[in-house]
Amino acid sequence: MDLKSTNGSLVVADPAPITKSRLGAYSGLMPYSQSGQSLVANIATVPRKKPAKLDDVRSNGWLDAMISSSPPRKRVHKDFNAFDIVSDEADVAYQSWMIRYPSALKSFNLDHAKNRKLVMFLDYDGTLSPIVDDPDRAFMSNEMSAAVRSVAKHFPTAIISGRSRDKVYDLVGLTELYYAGSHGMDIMFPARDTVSPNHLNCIKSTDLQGKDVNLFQPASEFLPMINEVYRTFVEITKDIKGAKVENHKFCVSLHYRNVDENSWPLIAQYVHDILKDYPRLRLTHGRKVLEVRPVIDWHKGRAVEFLLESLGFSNSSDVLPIYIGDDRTDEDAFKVLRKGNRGYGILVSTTPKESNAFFSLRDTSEVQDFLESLVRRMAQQDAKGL
Ligand SMILES: O=P(O)(O)OC[C@H]1O[C@H](O[C@H]2O[C@H](CO)[C@@H](O)[C@H](O)[C@H]2O)[C@H](O)[C@@H](O)[C@@H]1O
Repeated sequence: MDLKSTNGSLVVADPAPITKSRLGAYSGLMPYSQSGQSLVANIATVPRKKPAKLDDVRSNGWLDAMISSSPPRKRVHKDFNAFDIVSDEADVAYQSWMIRYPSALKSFNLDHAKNRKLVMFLDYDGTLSPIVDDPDRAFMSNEMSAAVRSVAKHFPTAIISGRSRDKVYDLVGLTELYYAGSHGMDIMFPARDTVSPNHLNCIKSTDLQGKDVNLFQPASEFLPMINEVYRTFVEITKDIKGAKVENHKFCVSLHYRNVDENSWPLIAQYVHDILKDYPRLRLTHGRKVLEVRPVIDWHKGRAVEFLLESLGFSNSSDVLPIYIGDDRTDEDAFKVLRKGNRGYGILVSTTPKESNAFFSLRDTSEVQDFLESLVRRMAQQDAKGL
């Protein structure tokens, strides 16, 4: 993989092949060495001044990405006729977008599986729980929880989230699922499942119920660095009303959804300046959230491949993976499935967007309908003895 710097923002290009290093870890996953620099930049103790200029984030596109990162809320217009026209135009655009990304509710059927075992991958925020202002209150409805549980009875099912594995487990609370947190950089799976000898950074552990499990944490050496960045972010945002920082163990989230738009450039410039001191970290954009994570060749798509392998499904002719997700970080998983027609990505979106997904669903309630309909169709097949 090559790191290019455009106006100070890091761009990841062409992943290098993963080869085993003498240390036993895979060198393709290793941080990109910068001669003479320690892993932890040790700058947290230096007080940060307000950035003098906010030009970098305007010219490098961060600000535009921040603005467009989540669809705007529907506004109630006083002029109802004007509102109707706008909605009609939006509907037409959405309908023509759906020609390219047909609704999974209408267009996916079990014939797509053709005797292959279906494996379900689910993102959490915006997919199983609606987007809300407070990330600590992003709960799944009881109906959605029941739908996910039923799906997991029929198909191996995993949650792959940007949140820490513990947080997403607390929110979902279903023991029958596999969980991958920190955008796939923290995967827990049962000890009985295969661990490929390729994955040497797998360790044995126990889950909250005391069961033996395997843990795969390819970014474990970044823990101190991530903690340091988390503390720095908390410090710089303490006077910015509405900003919220979350420590997701192997990545940090800085939310600006509830911050006055006039302060967005300031937040972006702070993050931009801080990242200059951490060449081994990079920024990704989520829905009204800036996410900082290690520069390693690992993402939600790699986590999907890893879990398929651990489940014994490396042979793609046996299995049909489906991945449902709503944001940019899910595109890595969609890409992996699209490659070689391995499986199907389903994008959850109320607005048209370019995607590597194959199908679409409008919102979390359609996700629930889709999961319920899969279970119904499976039950019908079972009843017919197919
Ligand atoms: O990979 P995901 O499970 O989709 O997690 C991505 C981020 O989700 C959360 O933030 C988003 O949802 C919040 C609750 O609805 C919303 O307030 C926020 O604006 C969204 O960005 C989570 O808090 C982030 O840390 C995750 O990275």
